[in-house]
Amino acid sequence: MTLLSLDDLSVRLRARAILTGVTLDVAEGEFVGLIGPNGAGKTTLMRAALGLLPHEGRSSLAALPPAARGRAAAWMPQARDIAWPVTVETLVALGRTPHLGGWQGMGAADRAHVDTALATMGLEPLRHRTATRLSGGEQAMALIARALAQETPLVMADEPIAGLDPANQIATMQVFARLAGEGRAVIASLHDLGLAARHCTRLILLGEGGIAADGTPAEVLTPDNLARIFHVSAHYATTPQGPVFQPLEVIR
Ligand SMILES: Nc1ncnc2c1ncn2[C@@H]1O[C@H](COP(=O)(O)OP(=O)(O)OP(=O)(O)O)[C@@H](O)[C@H]1O
Repeated sequence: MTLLSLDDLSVRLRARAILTGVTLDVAEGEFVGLIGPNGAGKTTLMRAALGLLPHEGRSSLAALPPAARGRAAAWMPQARDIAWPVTVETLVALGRTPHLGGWQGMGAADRAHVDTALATMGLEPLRHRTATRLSGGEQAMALIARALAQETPLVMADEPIAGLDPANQIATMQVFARLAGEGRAVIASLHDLGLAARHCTRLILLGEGGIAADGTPAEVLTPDNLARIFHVSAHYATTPQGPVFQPLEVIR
């Protein structure tokens, strides 16, 4: 089943064309890594798809009423802004908001989803800590847990593993891969192409104002694409432990 469909999506910001004619479908079971150089339009694409930015063309998510959108997709923005000094548990519980009607409080099922999200991200020891007093990486993990607690078919995350230590980066990529394996879908913008190659089922490379490549990691991380869009050379090997990718030199 298709969870996100973009048809000829274009975004202009301050009269500048940022993205032109993006058409893609994301289906359940996919863990999509959205990759591309700084300024390529990864954040812009996700925000437009969510209906958070004016755009031309069609996004199936943006077309939904706000409440339905909140039940269809969870969003972890790049800015790790936690506005209030609430506990981690309360922050994660905010992910249940789209499922609560009016002034209705959380029920046992909602609390169970919060517990699961905290456990999935290894946050039980931090459960009663004040979220604004956590480290940057801990705050990122709490915001991922909030997105997980939303229990949506699609999770969209903007650089979710930036600032996490290696173990937390790998664990978070495994959480996303598992969600996809369970029949949901994840779209995450990523700068770590090595982790993207190892964990994503599909990479969408943005460059030159649109989709420069779309396919499996091996199909997308070709020497030609890396030179043309990222201006780097790289080593890519398939090993018994999975693909290993290492950028090597800048190509000018
Ligand atoms: N509000 C805005 N007004 C004008 N231009 C903007 C605005 N927001 C972003 N841009 C421009 O749009 C382009 C794409 O930005 P975007 O944040 O989508 O890139 P990105 O691929 O997510 O980059 P990064 O990897 O650095 O996070 C950039 O050139 C940026 O300067």
